[in-house]
Amino acid sequence: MIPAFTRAEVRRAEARQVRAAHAEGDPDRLMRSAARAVAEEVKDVLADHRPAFPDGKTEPRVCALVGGGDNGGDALYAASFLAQQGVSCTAVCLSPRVHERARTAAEEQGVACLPAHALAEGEPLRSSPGLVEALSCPIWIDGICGTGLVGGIREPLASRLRELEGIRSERGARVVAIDAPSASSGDDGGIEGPLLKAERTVTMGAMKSLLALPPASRAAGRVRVHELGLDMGPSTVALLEESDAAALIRVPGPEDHKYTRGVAGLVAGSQTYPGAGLLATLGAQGAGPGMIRLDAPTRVADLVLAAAPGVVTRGGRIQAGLVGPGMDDETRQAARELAGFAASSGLPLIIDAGGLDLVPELRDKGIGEFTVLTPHAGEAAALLGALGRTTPRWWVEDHPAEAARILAREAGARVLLKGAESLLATPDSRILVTPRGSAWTGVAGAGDVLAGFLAGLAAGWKADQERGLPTRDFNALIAAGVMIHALAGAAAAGSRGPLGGPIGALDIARALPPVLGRLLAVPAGGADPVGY
Ligand SMILES: NC(=O)C1=CN([C@@H]2O[C@H](COP(=O)(O)OP(=O)(O)OC[C@H]3O[C@@H](n4cnc5c(N)ncnc54)[C@H](O)[C@@H]3O)[C@@H](O)[C@H]2O)[C@@H](O)CC1
Ligand SMILES: Nc1ncnc2c1ncn2[C@@H]1O[C@H](COP(=O)(O)OP(=O)(O)O)[C@@H](O)[C@H]1O
Repeated sequence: MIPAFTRAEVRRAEARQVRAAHAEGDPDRLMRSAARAVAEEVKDVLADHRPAFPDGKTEPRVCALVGGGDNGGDALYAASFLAQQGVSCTAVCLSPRVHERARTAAEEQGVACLPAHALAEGEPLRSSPGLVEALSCPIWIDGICGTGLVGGIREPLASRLRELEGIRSERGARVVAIDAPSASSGDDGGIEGPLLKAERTVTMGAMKSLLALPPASRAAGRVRVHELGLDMGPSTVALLEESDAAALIRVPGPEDHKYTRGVAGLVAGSQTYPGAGLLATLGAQGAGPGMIRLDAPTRVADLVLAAAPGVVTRGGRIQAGLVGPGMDDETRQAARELAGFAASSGLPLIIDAGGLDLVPELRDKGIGEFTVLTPHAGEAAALLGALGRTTPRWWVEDHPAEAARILAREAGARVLLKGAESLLATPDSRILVTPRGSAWTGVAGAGDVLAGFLAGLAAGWKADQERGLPTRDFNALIAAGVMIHALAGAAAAGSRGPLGGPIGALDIARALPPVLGRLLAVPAGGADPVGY
């Protein structure tokens, strides 16, 4: 797990080191350390840019974009270090006042500091030949603003940022952002106004939540944390890693049998949507429960049994439930009964798709401690409306972390908000982020496979709990399931070609067992997954 913190939390933790550096008479010590890490990252980008750049030139050239705060100071020191090592650097100053000592250090190494702020408002950056030359550098360092930004970006900086983003996307400049991409983004990852998109971000002290949560995380690119040895407390946001997922999968031992490995009970598929029953069942099977019980119309059951003859279509004891995939009016009552039973018995319950309609009544009766709702953005918006918090879909898409938190609080249940990056929010406002999957995964039925897979994992979890075995963190297990599903989608698409290729939901279901098997071989590492 990688814990991610708000900017205020990191700044508080940094304050002691900043004071110490000042007391030692070396106020820029942290800044130079940050700048060295940025220079290293730039050299890493340069290394895979040789021998020629898009502009046909062969010597490495870097442009540092410099704002008026410490973020700009970092950029100037980074430019000075790069220049010292023979990399040709130019600094474009967007503020009339930049960090003086850092500017001197850069100029001493031959870095020209161009006064872009001196252009009249409305006069484009491209009107100056010097700036055109500087911005033609294939690599940019973004030191315009970092964590010191207050409120929305004001003019004239906002217009300059828009211009820079236009030039970047037109010319394909590769941006290394310092601390965070220049943008006005909330700690929840929402972005207001213009931004400069980065390929990489070197962040100081600790992972910031805005670099972990979409959509801001998408503007940050690959993030590297430059450790400052800060003493951070617990975080409310954490990123799941492959090693966490690997550690959460239990391998059956000689004492196990079908009941010890968990029984998943599914109400999935209908006359209207028969395929959902098959996909959810194959998803569940991919998680390795001991047994799957399916309650579905004969047409669906026949389809499922032809592909998975081990599935049992008679009722009986279960350890986790799933309702919603392919639900229609005819299967609603069966879904309602299973959901009510699981919720009142303390069993894990996955509620997907059409089953989300049942949430308001379940909430009133008691939604259950281990219930997971799995909406995509549209379903989340509809459910928020049904719970009295009318919210348009676009807002959920623009503020997924905030939306997931509100929904989890309103419903009193865990919410897995699905998307390119899926977020698991708990009613106490914690969020687990799963890494981005392959966009080829976004096909009809992919969610049915995921819902089944989660039910399969949850059944095994509950079976362990009933036997008094050490408990695995339920939230982390669900997030691990999401990660494995995303990896399966990526593996299925990846088998089509180097850029992936079209897949169907069945391909994802088929890729689950080998992906899970491969993960088991990933060495455990990182922080303890329990209690992030
Ligand atoms: N605090 C620390 O311990 C360290 C901080 N470092 C760097 O310092 C950064 C923070 O520095 P600062 O606090 O100086 O802040 P920043 O440099 O992030 O931003 C402040 C600048 O943005 C301008 N600004 C603020 N709000 C604005 C708005 N709404 N519209 C337009 N302009 C706006 C300010 O006038 C100022 O020029 C970090 O992101 C990091 O890069 C590093 O030097 C390492 C150590
Ligand atoms: N752009 C994307 N990149 C990666 N994964 C995606 C993307 N879009 C959707 N997905 C994933 O595909 C699945 C789609 O689920 P869902 O929308 O419920 O589909 P359905 O209801 O048709 O089964 C989710 O697991 C989601 O995270």
